[in-house]
Amino acid sequence: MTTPAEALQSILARVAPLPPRTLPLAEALGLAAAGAIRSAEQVPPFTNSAMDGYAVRAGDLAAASAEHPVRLRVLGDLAAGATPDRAVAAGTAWRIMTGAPLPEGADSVVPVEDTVRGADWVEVRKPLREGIHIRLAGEDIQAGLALVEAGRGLRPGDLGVLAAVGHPAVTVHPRARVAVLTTGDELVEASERPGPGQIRDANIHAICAQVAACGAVPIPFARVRDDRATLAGVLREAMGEADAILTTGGISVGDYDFVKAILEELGAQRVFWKVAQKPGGPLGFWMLGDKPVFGIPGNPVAAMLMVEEYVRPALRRLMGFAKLHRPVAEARLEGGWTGKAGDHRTTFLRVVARREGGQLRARLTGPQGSAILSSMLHTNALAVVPAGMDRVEPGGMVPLHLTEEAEDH
Ligand SMILES: Nc1nc2c(c(=O)[nH]1)N[C@H]1C(S)=C(S)[C@@H](COP(=O)(O)OP(=O)(O)OC[C@H]3O[C@@H](n4cnc5c(N)ncnc54)[C@H](O)[C@@H]3O)O[C@H]1N2
Ligand code: MOO
Repeated sequence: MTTPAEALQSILARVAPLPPRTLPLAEALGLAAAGAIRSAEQVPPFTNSAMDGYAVRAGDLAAASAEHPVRLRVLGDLAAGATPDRAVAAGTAWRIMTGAPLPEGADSVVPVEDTVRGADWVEVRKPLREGIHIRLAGEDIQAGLALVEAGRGLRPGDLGVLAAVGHPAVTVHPRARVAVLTTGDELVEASERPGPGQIRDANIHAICAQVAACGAVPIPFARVRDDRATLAGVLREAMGEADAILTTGGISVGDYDFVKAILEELGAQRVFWKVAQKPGGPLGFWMLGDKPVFGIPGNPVAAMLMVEEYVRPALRRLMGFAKLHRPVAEARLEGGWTGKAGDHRTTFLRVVARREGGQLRARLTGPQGSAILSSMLHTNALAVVPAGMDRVEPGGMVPLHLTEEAEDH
């Protein structure tokens, strides 16, 4: 049977980034840059004042002291946005505001609080270091500097820098549109009171939210009936609208588990069905042309874990991110864990991880059945127990996938 590593590899080998498009900065937050971006310009664009005060020649003030203040003649006022029409000559200064261009001849700025002022003069009572309180043209960003690498998710700071260097638009991979189908005659909307044998549809909310948390756009097709014609019709519609398709339920070996058969009737090519893991064993993956299709088991915990482990990296690749995976770590599993003897499946355990004295420690959220949805309230990591290991001693080390929303740029 396919191992989790093989499953992930065969998914990622088939998924390619969506064609890039150029979007205004205001629409680019969180999207991956399609190529490296270099600065075409320098920042700051001109040498300017870092303080409200007076633009001066430091040499004029070399002998200034409280007993012998140096008085300079003020040539005029420079607000930010103004440009000086005269140079600072010996014995003169410009009054200058933060951000205003430094006049020719000046090499330093005296902060206003270090001066005594008159209508057209200023007195300084101590010398100052040449070059102080000025920001040199290009001292922050040189033209040609590499700003953003390909595949980086754009953050607010990136957008500010791109604006500053004159990139009003940026070429990015678009958000993936992801059809999310939940299937099952037993399902009702969250707002409804379930009748006999019915349950509320948890997956449509959890999975659409996971898709949205990846930066993709979920297109919900909630509670598709366990009926071949209905399922085929909804899948056709989903295929027309989405870049990727997720179904939950109906993927196992039950009498009403039609998803596999219908997908293949519609032309989807099976890559694998069933993975040697618990939960999520019945996971299936198909390609329909260039669109990935995931058949995810219906148990809500299994469904969320499969989205976390397989769908999320695939959606990140579709959206062009260089970084596909969550951070990994190793932790001591307090209390240990006992599985089924001789089980040759990888086990994903929901755990709560915390840092203590520089070391990561984890404990199980509680019972680990795939129907224990309440575990998802508490988990911030998955412990991945390798196939063939059917117990972890108390305090034994386990690999962790840290699932809490972390920095994923
Ligand atoms: N004979 C076998 N039976 C089962 C096997 C197996 O290998 N042999 N595998 C079990 C495992 S593991 C899982 S997981 C499930 C997966 O089955 P399906 O994907 O076909 O899922 P369903 O049967 O449709 O539903 C399973 C379970 O989850 C509930 N469910 C489904 N959708 C939702 C939803 N949107 N929101 C909340 N809960 C949902 C559903 O009512 C069922 O209780 O198969 C096992 N059986
Ligand atoms: O593996 Mo099922 O996916 O246990 O819930």
